[in-house]
Amino acid sequence: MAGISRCKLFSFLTACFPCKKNYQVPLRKVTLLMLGLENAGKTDTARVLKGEHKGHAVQEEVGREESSIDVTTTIGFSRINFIRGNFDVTIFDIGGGGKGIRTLWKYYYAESYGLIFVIDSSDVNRLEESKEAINEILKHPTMSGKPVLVLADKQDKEGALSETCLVKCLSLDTLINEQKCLCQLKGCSTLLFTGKKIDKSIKRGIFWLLSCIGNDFYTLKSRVERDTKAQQIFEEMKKRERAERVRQLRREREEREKEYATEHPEFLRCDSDIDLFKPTDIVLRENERRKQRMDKDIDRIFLRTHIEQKKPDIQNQFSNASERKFDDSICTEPYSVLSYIPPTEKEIDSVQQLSDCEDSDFNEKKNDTFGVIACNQIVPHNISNPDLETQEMPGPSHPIHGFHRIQK
Ligand SMILES: Nc1nc2c(ncn2[C@@H]2O[C@H](COP(=O)(O)OP(=O)(O)OP(=O)(O)O)[C@@H](O)[C@H]2O)c(=O)[nH]1
Ligand SMILES: [Mg+2]
Repeated sequence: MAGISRCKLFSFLTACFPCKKNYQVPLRKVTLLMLGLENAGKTDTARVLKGEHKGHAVQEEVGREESSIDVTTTIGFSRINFIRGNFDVTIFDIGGGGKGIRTLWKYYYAESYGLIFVIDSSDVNRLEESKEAINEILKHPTMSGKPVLVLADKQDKEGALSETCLVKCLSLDTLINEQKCLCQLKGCSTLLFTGKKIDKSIKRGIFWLLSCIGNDFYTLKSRVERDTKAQQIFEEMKKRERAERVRQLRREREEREKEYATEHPEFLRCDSDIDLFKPTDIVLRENERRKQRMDKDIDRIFLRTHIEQKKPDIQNQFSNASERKFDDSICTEPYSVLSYIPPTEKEIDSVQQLSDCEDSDFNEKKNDTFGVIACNQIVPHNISNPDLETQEMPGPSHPIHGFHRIQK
């Protein structure tokens, strides 16, 4: 009987006092933003918070102008995690390098529960810039009203401003009254402590920030969730718009390519000829040859464009000598080839014919008022200008002015 009552008593007691583990409050996941100008000391502070302290090496660095061990400027962001009390804390340490990078800060506002703003309290020249930066952050709709901890870092350095002075310089009182947010400024240094100890000001500052968040946790949580969702939807929308734009451009390009391929089937042949497993030197030689062919074609196109613009039918011109006349402006007027259109057989023939004519009939035709066209060169003759008649023909290597080659 006594045994039964003892057993009952035990189950009664275990029901009343379950093991300690069951009593523990679940960890509250919070995200904090660590912002500030470049070189303010954010990454260093984040490391201290995580317990990745630089140890004894730090002692050696104290007193130097700048500690440079193992700290480089943050490109993008770094993320640290640690547990403090019943908070599972994630800190986004985002690089402050330049105004360009600072425009990316706003993408992190929505998911943060609070802000840690780090300033270099010894860099008096950049206080105004820091003030502008913190103003801009706290005025953002997704950030206003959230608790802010300002860490005035590098207090170990000579000439570092005091907490009171910094509150004044940054006009923090005005700002926090405007934005109705809780704010605390703590002077600190990441170099003052070694081992597992961290600067008490940093420790107290974080404790204060987390307790502010804890006091208003559920309101902040629902705000963060709502803002994050809205941001996700917005970003998703922008992503879809971008994808649609890319698809549209691709469709247009494919249509253009199809049109071109139906008009010029010989270009399709080029691609299908490529053997991916050929030795590199052969491929390079082939490419060189292809390029030369292309150059020749472009030269012909140039002639064709010219012929189309100035003499629509060269053969007719040749058959009707009285109409053979080029403008003097041909030589000087710049014109361009807008797209690569391989010449037709007929055009090549006509150009060939024209070159032949140049060779054979040049002397006879010299007295007529038309130009001689050779590859890459146009030479005008004007019978009315006796000076030109006596002028020597420029050599075939003389380049044509105003010719824009458009490479495929
Ligand atoms: N003397 C002194 N130097 C510090 C302190 N905290 C950081 N530094 C040094 O300041 C320099 C910049 O520190 P970072 O932590 O990289 O600065 P940051 O704000 O992360 O800079 P970005 O990543 O460019 O935005 C480093 O050389 C640090 O060692 C400090 O409390 N005292
Ligand atoms: Mg950094």
